[in-house]
Amino acid sequence: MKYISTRGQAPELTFEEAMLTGLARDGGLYVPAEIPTMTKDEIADLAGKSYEEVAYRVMRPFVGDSFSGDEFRAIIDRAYAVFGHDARAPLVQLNENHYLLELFHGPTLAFKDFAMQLIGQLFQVALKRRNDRVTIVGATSGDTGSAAMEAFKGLDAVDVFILFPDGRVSEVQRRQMTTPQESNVHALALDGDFDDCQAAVKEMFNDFGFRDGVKLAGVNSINIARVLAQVVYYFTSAVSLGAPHRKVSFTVPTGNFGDIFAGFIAKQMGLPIDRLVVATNQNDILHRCLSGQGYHKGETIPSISPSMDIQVSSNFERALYFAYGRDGNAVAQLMDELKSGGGFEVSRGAMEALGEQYDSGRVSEDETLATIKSTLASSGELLCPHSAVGVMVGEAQRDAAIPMITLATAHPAKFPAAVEEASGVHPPLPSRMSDLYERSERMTRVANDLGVLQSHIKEHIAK
Ligand SMILES: Cc1ncc(COP(=O)(O)O)c(C=O)c1O
Ligand SMILES: N[C@@H](CCOP(=O)(O)O)C(=O)O
Repeated sequence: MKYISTRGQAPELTFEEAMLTGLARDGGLYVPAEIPTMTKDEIADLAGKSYEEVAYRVMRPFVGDSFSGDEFRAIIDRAYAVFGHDARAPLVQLNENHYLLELFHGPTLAFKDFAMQLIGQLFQVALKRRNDRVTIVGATSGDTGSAAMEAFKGLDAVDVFILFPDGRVSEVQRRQMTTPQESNVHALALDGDFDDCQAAVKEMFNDFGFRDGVKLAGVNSINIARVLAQVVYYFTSAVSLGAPHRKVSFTVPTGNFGDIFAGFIAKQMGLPIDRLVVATNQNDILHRCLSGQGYHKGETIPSISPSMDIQVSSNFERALYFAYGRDGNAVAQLMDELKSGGGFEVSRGAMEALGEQYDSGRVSEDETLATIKSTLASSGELLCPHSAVGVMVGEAQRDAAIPMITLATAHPAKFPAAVEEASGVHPPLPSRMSDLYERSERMTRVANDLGVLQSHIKEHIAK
């Protein structure tokens, strides 16, 4: 299996190379050159299998020769052994035709653990084999950072630097990033918003002197391995509701478009997905774009679902690549317009292609609070604000005949203030984290200045 860049000007890579490379050297994102498909019988045969077995069967064609079958199986088993639920991604019913896919039973209580635990193990095996080490720099609006630190802390072949927007993540999210004491993980509180963090990471990748000097690697969803690991739970949940003999739809709380793009891949592989619905909070650039208003950056407005406070949604580039018929030049031009002018218009043909794949909806702050309250009353399920954004859109857009699965992307205990305001219930942290507020914090406040950031990283890489 080969991986190619969305901008068409970078070398083709294997799975392992693409995983260790992160951003393509032409500034684009790697995608599989061809998306493998599964037959109806192969999908039907996933029924009743463990999460680990489904992960193996779904991901194996993407991994190719990079890892042997036995090696890959062992990596998957180690990755998911740390999850706090036997099903890994249990499905619960909200009402007669609306289901919630709980993706928050991993070690940091967010869906990021599904991919991050896996790629932590994959990096470790690949780097050991190569006798190499890397510097991971990541941007987070709260959840990617803690998941990355948890997956990579203490590994001697990796230094991890996580940029998060100072004051714009929840206290639990911040403490998850600032309390690990392992010396190879570093929390950097940046004076800016998530888009500033993400732009800084991309600039570091595009500065080849720095990139090669520190052996830069990325674990944001610019890394295709992250996205592929997220394809698996679309299969486990759809099959448990009757796929491939029955269609299902998904609603996905969306920010950087990685999670919903994993759903697109699942659909291309043959999973009978009827609709993929993008749910945004008040930072609604994706909803506006998918509604035909072009892709134009606005101010990021802090919300009670802070992990989705994003304007430049990095994986949308992958969606555009497919919508423009895999035309790397067209994508490169749009990305240039985004960089120079803050936005672009999508061609009529590409809008039609996007419209065939994605629907969308937007949820206000008040609606998010009201959905937390009403869902608790009607189903007993306590939602985090991101999942509530998804549930409201999923409920509004579901079709009576086709089950709707909404992705619950984080545990309510990561956002206790908003959840308590909405429901009157204070969601407790799981017992293994109950001392989170007593642990001592370690972080560095940094200016939004590329030179300063690069110097800090170079100085703090383990020699
Ligand atoms: C809790 C939560 N929900 C939803 C999202 C949005 O996911 P994506 O960026 O893959 O669209 C994020 C951040 O990525 C998140 O942390
Ligand atoms: N919401 C994310 C933002 C980064 O997304 P990623 O999927 O590209 O890593 C977060 O919580 O950090």
